[in-house]
Amino acid sequence: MKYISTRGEAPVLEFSDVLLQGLARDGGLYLPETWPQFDADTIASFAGKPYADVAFEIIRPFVAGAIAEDTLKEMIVDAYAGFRHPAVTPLVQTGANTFILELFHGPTLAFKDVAMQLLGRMMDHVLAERGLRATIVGATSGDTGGAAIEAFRGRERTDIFILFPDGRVSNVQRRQMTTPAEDNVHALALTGNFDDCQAIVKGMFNHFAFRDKVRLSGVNSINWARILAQIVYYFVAGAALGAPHRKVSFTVPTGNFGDIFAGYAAMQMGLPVEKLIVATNVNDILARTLETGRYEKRGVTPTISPSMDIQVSSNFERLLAEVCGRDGDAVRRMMNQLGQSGSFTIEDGPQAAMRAVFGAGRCNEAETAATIAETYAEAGYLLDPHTAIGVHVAKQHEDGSVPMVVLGTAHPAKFPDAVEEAAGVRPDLPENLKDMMSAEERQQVLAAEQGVVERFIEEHARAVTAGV
Ligand SMILES: Cc1ncc(COP(=O)(O)O)c(C=O)c1O
Ligand SMILES: N[C@@H](CCOP(=O)(O)O)C(=O)O
Repeated sequence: MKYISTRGEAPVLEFSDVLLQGLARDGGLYLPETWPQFDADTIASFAGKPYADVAFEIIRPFVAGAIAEDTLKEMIVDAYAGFRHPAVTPLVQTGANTFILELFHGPTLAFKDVAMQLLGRMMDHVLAERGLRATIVGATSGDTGGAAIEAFRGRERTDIFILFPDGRVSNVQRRQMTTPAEDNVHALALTGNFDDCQAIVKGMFNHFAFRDKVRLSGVNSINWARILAQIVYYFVAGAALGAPHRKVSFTVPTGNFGDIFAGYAAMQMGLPVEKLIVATNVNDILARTLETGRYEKRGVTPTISPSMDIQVSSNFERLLAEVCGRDGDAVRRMMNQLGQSGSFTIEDGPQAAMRAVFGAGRCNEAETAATIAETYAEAGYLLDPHTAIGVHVAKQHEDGSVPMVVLGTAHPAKFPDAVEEAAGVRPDLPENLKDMMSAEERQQVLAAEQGVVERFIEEHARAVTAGV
């Protein structure tokens, strides 16, 4: 499988290079040249299979030639062995034809673990084969950081630097980043918002002298391998609910558009999906774009669903490339306009192509809290604020005839204050995570400036200080 950049000007790469590169060198994001196809019999055969078996089938064509099949299988089995539920991503029925796909049974209680546990193993493998070290960077609004640190802590070949907005993540999220004691872990609290952190990460990838000096790799969903691992659970849920003989809809709490883009990829690979619904909080740039065709940045408002407090949604570029027929010039024009004026307009054809697949809705703070309270009162099910946004928006789009799956993206115990305030019940952390709440914290507070972050990384990355 070969990979091409959304902006069409970066070298075409194989999987291992895409895995290590993160952002393409033309500023774009990598996409597979073609979508592997899964026929109806294959999709039907996924029902009831162990998660790791389905994951192997789905992931294999994307990494063909880069990682030996038996090694890949071992990595996948190992990645999911530590999840707290034997189904890895179980489906829970909460209404007549409504389901929650629980994606939070991994080590840090967020859907990010599903991809990150595999990504860490894949990167280690490729780096060991090449005899290299890498410097991993990531921007987080709360969950990516903890999941990435968990996946990379103590790994000999990588140092990990996670940028998060100081004071804008929950206590549990912050402690997941600041309490690991391994010296390859660096939690950087920046005096800005998530978009500032993400812009600095992209800026560092576009600063080639720095990028090459520290051997920069990325763990945000700009990295194709993140999306790849997330495609699996769409097939698992779809097959469990009757695909390919029955269509399924998915509502996805959305910020950086990575999780829902994985659903789009599943659809391109043959999964019969009726609709993919984007659910946003009041930071609703994606809902507005799908409604109006105009992508327009506004200020970020802090909410009780902090992981979705995002305006610049990096994977939306992958969708733009798809609906523009992989026209790199068109994508580059829109991204340049965004950089220059903070907005761009999508042409009618691509807009219509988006609306054929995606619906959208938003959920404000009061609605989020009310959904948590109602769902607990009616079904005895405690939602985290992000999943609650999905449940609220799903209700606007359900038609009863097609199963609606809401992606359960985080465990309520990651946001105990917001959940207790809404439902009157304080969700408890699993036993093995409780120590973290009294452990010593280690973080570096830095100005949200690319130069400041680069200097810190250069001083601490072993790819520089100990050679590559
Ligand atoms: C709990 C939670 N829900 C939803 C999202 C949004 O996912 P995505 O950025 O892939 O759209 C995030 C952050 O990414 C998250 O941490
Ligand atoms: N919501 C995310 C933001 C980063 O998203 P990613 O999927 O691109 O890593 C978070 O919790 O950090």
